[in-house]
Amino acid sequence: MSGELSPIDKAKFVAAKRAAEFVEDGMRVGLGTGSTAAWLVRCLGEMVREDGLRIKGVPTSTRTAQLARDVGIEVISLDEAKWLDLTIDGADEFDVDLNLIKGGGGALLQEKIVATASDQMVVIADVGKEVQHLGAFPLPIEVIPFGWQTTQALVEETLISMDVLGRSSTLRMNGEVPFITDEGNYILDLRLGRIGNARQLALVLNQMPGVVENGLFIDICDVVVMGYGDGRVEVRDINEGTVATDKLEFVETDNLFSDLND
Ligand SMILES: O=C(CO)[C@H](O)[C@H](O)COP(=O)(O)O
Repeated sequence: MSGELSPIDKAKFVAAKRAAEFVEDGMRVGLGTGSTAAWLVRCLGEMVREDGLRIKGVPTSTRTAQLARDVGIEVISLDEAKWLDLTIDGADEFDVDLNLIKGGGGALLQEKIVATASDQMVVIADVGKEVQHLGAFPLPIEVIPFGWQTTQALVEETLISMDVLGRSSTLRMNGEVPFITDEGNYILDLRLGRIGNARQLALVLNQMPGVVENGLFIDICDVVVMGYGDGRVEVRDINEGTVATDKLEFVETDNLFSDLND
């Protein structure tokens, strides 16, 4: 199976594998959404099955919940957990301050709630997600369906008044119909190119009627584990900078890849 994986998938895998070392027996763990987070869930599932790791997982989407159950992780709701020891999730971009753009998979709302309810957020990413300035990746904004075009116009007009560059947005589609989030909302993808003041933008967006949440994660992430296609990983801590560099073997096991073998 490993021969079919691209360097980017290997990078995602080693980041996830290294981040799984943050998980300790008995923890309540937020489980992110996306292809990198899926590797993490598979790695944790293997640790549960093979090593007897006991954790309770709080998924950030219905698809992560399904995968977690499939690989043997006990799934509970955030309200049952109340507070989490750790959340591990992917990201679309991260900058030098470990601020993020998330929501490429459309799960930003639950992801932000879960990460904010955690003692620590660890982001797992391939090296291509590192940026000097956030904004090349279109910023996802979750909006309620009622009056979404009015909300879109308000977002764009407000950004014009703030002299923000770029600022055109499109409704995310799922084929011929709008993409619907787990909370029943729509997503606007806002093309900005480069975000000057991400903190201010995040606050302004969330004040608009109709906007539920935006994909800027400011001061939420504590650690980024960045993977390379050759198996190298770098662990960056928000306070201490790079704290570890390792090289992981890409280990192929039937268990780990069982859900990819179809
Ligand atoms: O924010 C997310 C989902 O809402 C994902 O973490 C983000 O899109 C990265 O996904 P991937 O690991 O597949 O590149």
